[in-house]
Formats: sequence, C-alpha cells, structure tokens
Amino acid sequence: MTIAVLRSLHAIIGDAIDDIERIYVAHGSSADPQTSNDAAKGDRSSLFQKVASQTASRPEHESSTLKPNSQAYASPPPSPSITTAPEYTSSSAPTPASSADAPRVDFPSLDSPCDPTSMSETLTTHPSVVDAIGRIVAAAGQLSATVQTPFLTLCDAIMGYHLQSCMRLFEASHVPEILRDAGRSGLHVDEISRKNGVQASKLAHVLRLLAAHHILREVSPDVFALNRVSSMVDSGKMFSELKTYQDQRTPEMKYSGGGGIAAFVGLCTDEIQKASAYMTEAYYLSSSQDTREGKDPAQAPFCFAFNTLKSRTAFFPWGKFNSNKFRLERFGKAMSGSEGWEAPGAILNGFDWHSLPRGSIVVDVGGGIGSTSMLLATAFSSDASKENLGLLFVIQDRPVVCQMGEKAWQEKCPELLDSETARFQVHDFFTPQPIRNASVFLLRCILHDWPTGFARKILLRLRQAAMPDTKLVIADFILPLACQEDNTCFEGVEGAETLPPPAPLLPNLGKANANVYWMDLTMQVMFNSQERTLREMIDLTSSAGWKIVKVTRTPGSSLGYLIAVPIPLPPDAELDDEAGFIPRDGSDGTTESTKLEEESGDSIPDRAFGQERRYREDMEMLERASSRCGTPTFGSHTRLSSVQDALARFGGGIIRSKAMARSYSSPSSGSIQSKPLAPPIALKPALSVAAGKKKRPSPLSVPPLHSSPTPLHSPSPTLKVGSASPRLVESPRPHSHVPIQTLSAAPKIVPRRKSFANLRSPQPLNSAGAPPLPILSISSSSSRQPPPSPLSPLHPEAPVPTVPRTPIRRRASHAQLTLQPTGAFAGTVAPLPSMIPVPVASSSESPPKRMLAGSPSTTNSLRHQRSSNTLQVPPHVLARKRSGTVAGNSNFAGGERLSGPPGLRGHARQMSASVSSEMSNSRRPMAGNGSVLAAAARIERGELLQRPSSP
Ligand SMILES: C[S@@+](CC[C@H](N)C(=O)[O-])C[C@H]1O[C@@H](n2cnc3c(N)ncnc32)[C@H](O)[C@@H]1O
Repeated sequence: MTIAVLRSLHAIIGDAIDDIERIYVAHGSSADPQTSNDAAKGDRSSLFQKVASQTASRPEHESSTLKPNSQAYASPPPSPSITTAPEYTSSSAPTPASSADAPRVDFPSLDSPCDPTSMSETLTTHPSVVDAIGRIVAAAGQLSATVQTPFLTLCDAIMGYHLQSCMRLFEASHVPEILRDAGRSGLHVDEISRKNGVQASKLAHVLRLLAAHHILREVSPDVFALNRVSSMVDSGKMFSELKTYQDQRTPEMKYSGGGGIAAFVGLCTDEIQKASAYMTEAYYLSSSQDTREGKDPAQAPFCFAFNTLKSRTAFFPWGKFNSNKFRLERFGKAMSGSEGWEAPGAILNGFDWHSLPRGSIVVDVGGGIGSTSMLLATAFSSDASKENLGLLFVIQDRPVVCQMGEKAWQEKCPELLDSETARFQVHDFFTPQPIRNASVFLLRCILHDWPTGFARKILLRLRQAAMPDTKLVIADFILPLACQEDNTCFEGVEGAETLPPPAPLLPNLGKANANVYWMDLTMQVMFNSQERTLREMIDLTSSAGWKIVKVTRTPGSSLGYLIAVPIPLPPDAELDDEAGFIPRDGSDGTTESTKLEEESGDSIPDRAFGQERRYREDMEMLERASSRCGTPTFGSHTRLSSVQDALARFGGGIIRSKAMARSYSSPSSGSIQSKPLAPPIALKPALSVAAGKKKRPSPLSVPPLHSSPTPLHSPSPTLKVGSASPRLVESPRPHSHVPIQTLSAAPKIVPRRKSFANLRSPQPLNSAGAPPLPILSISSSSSRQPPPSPLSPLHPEAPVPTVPRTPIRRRASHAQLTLQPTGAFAGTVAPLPSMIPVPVASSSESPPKRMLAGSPSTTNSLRHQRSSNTLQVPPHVLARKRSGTVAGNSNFAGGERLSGPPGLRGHARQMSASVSSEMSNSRRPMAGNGSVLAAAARIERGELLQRPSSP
C-alpha cells in the first residue's frame, strides 16, 4: 500500500513536470520576438496570453502525451555539481535530441544565480507553472517524509535551527556579496575568510551545511559559489561598500536601495528566530495566564527573548530605541523584501469593483501610504483608465503615515488628490469610524497584526459605521487546515470550498504551503497576533457583526480576499464611543497583569480588579499595542525609505496631533460625509527616556568586518548630555512603569550585557588579526545574575515551599551566557531568588503538588569532561538554566560510556547531556546508578515531565 502511495506521489511529480515543460516548450518553440520582449520587460500577462494560446492550439492528445525530453535542456547538470566546468554555457550542454522539441527557454537552473528579469524566471510565475510547482513541492515533501527514517526526519525538525544560524552568519558576514564578485567558479573558503574575518575552518562547515540544503554550491573542495537560492540574499552592494558602511558605523546602509531580501534573512534569523525559541516559556510555562493566552503584544515570546517583558515593551517601541536602530531599519527594508507573497495587482480581482455604483466610497482602513488604493484608483477612477468606475477613496491611517502617503501621491499621481478622487484621513481604527456612508471598508494586512481581542474591536468600529449594503473586504493570509475541511461550516460562503489536490497529497499541500504557517508563527512570536483559518475568520467577523459571504483567492498570491456583509451585532458587543471597545465578557478585560507585575518585580499599586482597573488595563494594552502604528508587515506594500521614516512610522502610538488631525480629517469632498473625529483616546504623555538610563548599545549596530583597520566596537551610544540637549528623546511611548527622567549630569553608563546576539565584536583582534576566543565571566553582582527561567523543575515529590513570594528576576538567555574557553562557568551564579510555587498536574502515581520554580542554589560550576566516547557528568549539578546549562541537585554520578558508530557518538553525547539536564531539572534522586538510559526511559514514560496546570 505504501509503495502504491509512493508511486502516486511520483506520478504527481511526473505530471507536474510535464505541465511545466509544456509551458516552456510552448514558449521555446515560439519564434515570436514580441513574446520574448514581453517577458524581458516583465509583461507577464501578455506573455502568458500568448503562451496560453499556443498551448491551447496544441491538439489535446499531443499536449497530454508530451514526454519530457531530458536531453533537451541547455542547462547545467543537477546540483550538487562538482565535476563540471564552472562556467555553464549552452555549448557544454548535451545536444538536444530533437531541436523541434527542445525548449529554447529552460526552467531556471538551481546552480546558477537567479536572474529575475530573465524569461526563464518570468515563466515560473505563469499560473500553470505555479500550480505545478506546488504539486511537485508537496509531493516531494511527502515522499521524503514517507521514506525517510523517522528519527532522521525528527532530527531535521529539531535541529533545523542550525540552518537559520548558518543563514544568519552567511548574510551578516556578507558572504553573498563576496561570492558574487567571485562569479560562478566560486571562491575558496580561505579567501572568503580573509575578506570577512570569519575563521575559515568554521565558515567552511557553515557553508557546507547550506550547500547540503541546496542553498549554495560547493564547486570543489572548500570552494563555494552562489546558486539560484543564495544569490537572492545578495544585497547588490559591493563588498568594499559594505566595508565602508561598517567603518562609518552605518551598517544599515547595506539594505538601502534594494537588499530587501538580505534584510529579510537578517530579521528572520535574528529577532524572529530568537523570539520563536521562547514560545514555550510564553505560552506554556509562564505563571501569568494572560501571557500564556497571548493576548498582549507586550507579553509575546519576543519580549522573553529580548528581555522586554518587565518594561512591557513590544517589538516596535523597542525598535525605536536608538540602540536598536540597525534592527529597526532592517525591519523596514525586510518588509519590502517580503512583498513577493502578494501577486501584483491581486486586489483588482479580490472584489468585484464593477458591482459598485458610480461614486461609491472605498475606505482603506489602516491603508498605510495608500499603495493598494493607488492601484485601485488608477485602475478604476483615473481618467486614463478604460473602466472608470468613478470610485472615491479615503485612506485612513496615523498622522505621520497619512503625511507620508500624501507626499507619495503628490509625487506619483497628484491628479487623483486634486480631483478629490482620493484623500487621506487621520483616523485611529479603535475609535468610532467617521465615514458613515462607505460602500467598502478595506482591511488589507490589518487583522493579522492584532490579537483577536483587538481585531474584534477594529471590526466592531466598522460595523458601527456600516450601512446595510456596506461591504467589508479583508485581505489576509488564510491558513488552510492540514486535514480535509468540513465544508458544511462554510455554507453560504461562496468560494470557500477548494478543490482538493490529487490524492495522496495533503489537503493543504503540506510543504508547498509552508510559508503561511511560517508567517502565522512569526506573527505570534513577535506580536502575539496571528494569521487565521477561514473558520477563525468567520468566528472573528461574526463576533463583531459581519458575515463572510465570499472568499477569493488569486493564483500566485498567498493572500485571500474575504467579503463580508453586516449582520446584527452580538449582544456582548458594547462599544464605548469615547475610548474604544471594552469587552464585558471578561475575555480580555480581566487581565492577569497582577501576576505579570509580580513576575517582573513591579509593584502593584492597586490590586482591585474593578471596572476601573479593567478599563485602565485595556487602555494601556491598547496603547502599547498601538505603537505598531505605521507598521508595514509581511507581504504589505508599504515601503520605508529611511530610518527616519521607520521611526516616524513605528513611533508615536495612536496619540493624535491636533494639528495633524485638523489638516487631514476635515472633509474635503462634499460627497464624503464625515462626522468629526471622536476625541482621541486619552493616553499618557510621551515618554522621554533620559540618556544613559539603562542604555544598551545595539547588539547588531555594527557587524564586524575583521579586516577593517578601524576600531570595531562602538563604546556606547552617542549621548547628548548637558543643558543644551539634556535629553536623548528616543521613545515617545508612555509607560506606566518607566518614569520620565532628565539627565543633567554625565550619565551613568550601564555596561551592556554580552550577548551572542551581538554582531559587533567587543574584542580587539589578536596579533594574528583574528578575534580572540570568546571569554565571559558571569558577574556575581545582582544586576548581572542570570535570572531564573520559568522552566521549573516539576518533580511531584518535591516539598511545597513555604517561603514568601518574591519577584523573580529576569532570566538570562543563551545570548547572555558565554563560556570560558575551558567550558566551565567562571563566575558565580547567584542564588535564584524566586520561590514561586508552580502547580503540577496530578499523575496517577502522585498527587498534585506545588513545586519550586527555582532553588536557592549555591555557587556552582558545571563541567562537562569529555574524553573520547565518554561523557562524564559531575556529581554536583548546579545552577539550573535552559539548555546549555544544567541545574538541580541531581544525584547523578559517574559517566556513561557511549557506544555506537563514531559518527553518532557526538550526537549521542548531546542527547545524553540534555537527558542529564532533564534529570538534573527534576532534582529527583535517580534510582540505581542514575544512568542516562534510565533517565531517558523515565522521560519517555512521562515520569519526569509533568505538565503544569493553570494556577
Ligand atoms: C501592515 S500595514 C498595512 C498597510 C496597508 N493596508 C497595506 O496593505 O499595505 C498596517 C497599517 O496599520 C496602520 N495602523 C496601525 N495601528 C493603527 C491604528 N490604531 N489606527 C489606524 N491605523 C493603524 C499602520 O500605520 C499601518 O499603515
């Protein structure tokens, strides 16, 4: 049976290759120079029409029986290719068996750098090719998962993080630019190392891992070249330019004028990867129910990873700090690098714009700088347009974004503003919607930015302002289920049913659709927001008085378009016109911030959980979350041109400048009836963070180029001190726990923590010109203590502590712990201060007990002594931390001799180290000799892992 499945998958791949070949042959056999021209100019639609007509004119039997001609391709051999000449030319390719069948345009080779303007690449976006690629990727993924040894598939899943880490080093140390200069013959790793300063022996292994994943090509031993994938990471800058940026301490310039994909690689492999690593801490182990439920952007896994939980700083307010300038700038550029998720112009088909009466008003809510509206207005409202529907557009956003948008429109299409076809309006979408006669409210890439409570508020505001025939158009990713949908849930939703792919493919096409799931989790770990399934969208909209009636998907676009119409408001939807929606159902009004405050050591001024408190919390959360205003997110068409733009767009929250509000919100067209804006939410005054106060240089601000002769380490951020400029005003975001401070004297520079995350090498080069080995001692001062992890030992037999609750200090991250070259912790691990009881679920063996989250540990050290094939774990296992450090009072003693093939021994050691860590965490005396295998068996039986229940 399984063999039959494999054969079916194989056949699916074969058919899909035939389909692709058909398109390429149809094009290749065309001698129509116009077609080539169209493709060269990127005019896909006209190219595709021609190709479609050519394939259509082919007799059915001929096209369906077209056999792939493996000899016909003027392309390099399949990757990895280490035997052929480095320069691939058609002359070195096999001679086509029949020139009539030979496509002149081949599918792009994996082994050559990507040329997006080439005909070959252009054809990959042909709808039939897109479809066939999806089937191939889905079937190949399923095939490989079916045949691969389960343990090895598991290893891919659990050690895949190395791939991201290697990608980060690859991008950050400018290997793509170095290799681009080297051409297709590649460059020896020693040469790469000489340029970027990364130790050659390390780099070779990193690059080889990428080559093994088809991201690079190892042309000959230790010689690497870019391929179709890695060439995408090339910022387009000369390596010498990058060095100059480095020397000038403006590394973010790497991403200016392009480089969006390089920025995207940097963002994903740095902030997002680290945030993702803390998902379990946030969603499972946190003692705060709110945090576990993930309702507040300021309690997202990101905040755990970057230590912003205590200050309740979500990603964007954090990014505004000068020390994070590089990352903020990179984020902005990364967004333009992720635009490829949306097929250009997909919005034109997302809704039947022709169904609207002439003069209809389209309100682009949170419309950014109006890219989508500009497209629609140009298509349907400009005099030049063939189908002028006379639509009017109002683009609503924050003041600074409206300002930017108006500037952009003045430059690109001033006539649309002059004719009042379109206008910008300052509006906070959590407050009452001023346009009451809209035909369409458009929400593009808005709801996925917000946790469900917030998203509902946005929808309720629109519902409140809707006319009976108003349509709501939501453009967002729609997450497919991995199983067959029960289509009965979608009765009355046109287009909800999708044709299942050919069996035995997964209904969601598995790997081929991985991107939407990556995106979903990215939104979750960074912002506590999410992408949604169609069911979730239906639930969300109906909870706010909207019914989804239609779904449109555009081929080649990951976004779906949902059309909704107004229905009666649910009884629990109460809207406060002054201050936004306050939920009465207790779902997110009754926050557990008390717990959070305790956890983070903040004082609790008012423990009362009354209405007033709920209101205040709601407003504070809204305010924190709203610093995401001006945020272009993945797949969005908002571009940032500079860090100034980024700061302007990311900063400021929803505090409305009165002047701005006046200048933008006054109705300029009689045809658009707009009520005066509701008074702004009363937010706290902007915060000025005094210079020198807990200031940390950016971990990423100046990546090192070790060959650079200039100093590599910026001592500290530039601080403006003194009477003339007493403040370094970095963040206008108010915060209840951070007082406004003015610096009148020289600032006390708080030494920055060392971090692996740091791309800027603090160490001088040694005499050999190479950076020294990393050395770190963990300070024993209380301010440098590695704080306790929420990963608490969960042994059911441990005694219930009676010690008072004290605030838990923040946890150290991997990023903060560096090992001495000896591999031992040098320095003192301070006692863990927390004694917060953590409940554990009952098991059949033991009744539920409340456990210690940490233990008052003594000064300890961990030593892994390794000799060949031998792992020795010391008798005292000391301070518990996350992986990489071990803690607890394990009775484990003695080493476990590992056997097995040499290749597996290192791996086995790692496994046994983590097993011993588990054992240590359990602080349970091990039976017998405490062997690793015994511990592993107990873990497997679930004896050592207890799931904490909700407090
Ligand atoms: C991801 S962008 C989407 C922009 C645009 N809709 C698009 O598809 O390109 C999110 C937009 O929401 C805006 N925004 C965030 N919070 C807002 C608020 N409270 N009121 C109005 N707009 C807001 C941001 O300024 C930003 O332009």
